[in-house]
Amino acid sequence: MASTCRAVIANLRTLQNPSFTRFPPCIPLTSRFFAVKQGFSSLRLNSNSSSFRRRSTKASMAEIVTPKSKGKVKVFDTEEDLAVALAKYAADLANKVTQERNSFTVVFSGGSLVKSLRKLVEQPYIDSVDWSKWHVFWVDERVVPKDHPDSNYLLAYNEFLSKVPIPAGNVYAINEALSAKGAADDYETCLKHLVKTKTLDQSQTTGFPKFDLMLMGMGPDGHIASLFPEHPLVQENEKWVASIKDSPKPPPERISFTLPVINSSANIALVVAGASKASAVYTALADVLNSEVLPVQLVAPEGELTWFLDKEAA
Ligand SMILES: O=C1O[C@H](COP(=O)(O)O)[C@@H](O)[C@H](O)[C@H]1O
Repeated sequence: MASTCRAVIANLRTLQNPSFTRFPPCIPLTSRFFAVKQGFSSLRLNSNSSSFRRRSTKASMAEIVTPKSKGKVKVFDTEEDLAVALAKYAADLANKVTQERNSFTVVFSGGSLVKSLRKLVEQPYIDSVDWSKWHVFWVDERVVPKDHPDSNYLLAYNEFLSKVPIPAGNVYAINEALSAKGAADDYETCLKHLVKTKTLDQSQTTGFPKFDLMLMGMGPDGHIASLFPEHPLVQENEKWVASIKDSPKPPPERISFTLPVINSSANIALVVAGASKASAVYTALADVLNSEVLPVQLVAPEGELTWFLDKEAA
């Protein structure tokens, strides 16, 4: 069945901004971590003693070295500093990948992540990035109309997409006119088509799509995408995109990339700010063994994982 994800996005964007062109449908389409100095200060996180010590307060950023599976952990004094560094990271990566492959596939989450991307659509990055090469996807989406305040698409459109010249046909939103299951199947069909046409890479190891970059937030409960603690969707290992009708966080009907798709990524940036998330961050980075494993603890991409934390979350 042909996926309609591209057509839907093109129509909506044309509606909201007539300068966007209309595009045809998507035809089948260990527990112990040591800080390193980053010129200014160093941090130590010791999971055995639950302590996290800053040795100097001069710094705006410090980096914690963790076992490979935990990735790089960057800690910033403020969310503003985090946003500046995130913009540089994303722009540099996009430019590198675009030079190598002439395209860049990037996945957004919803939530606070989108606001933390604000510096990327400002100078100097807005003019240093070749936006025409970007292909944009969502790691999860709420099955609501695209002009609904809960829509992850609407959030990204207002805060990001409306500010940069990414071709409308390169923005892959869900078809929310379908049921949650229908929308998930449709999005998966769309991804499969893009893998076939080589717009989207495929992991040689897992066979799942391999996105160049996933930009993800995390909820205070340790959920990522729409994979919630103790929900059976976390175990899904065959589908690329799955639906959920009983999300503990409203709205209840959503679609989500599955864990194997997330973990096939070439790069993941986990962007987390605020004290309400400190406990889940600690559980993930210190590998706290609770009876319940948080979805964020299962993030282990084929490629690179980088945490962007503000002081409050760290
Ligand atoms: O419901 C969702 O929540 C998470 C976390 O959101 P945040 O506002 O606490 O950062 C988000 O990553 C996900 O995409 C969204 O659908």
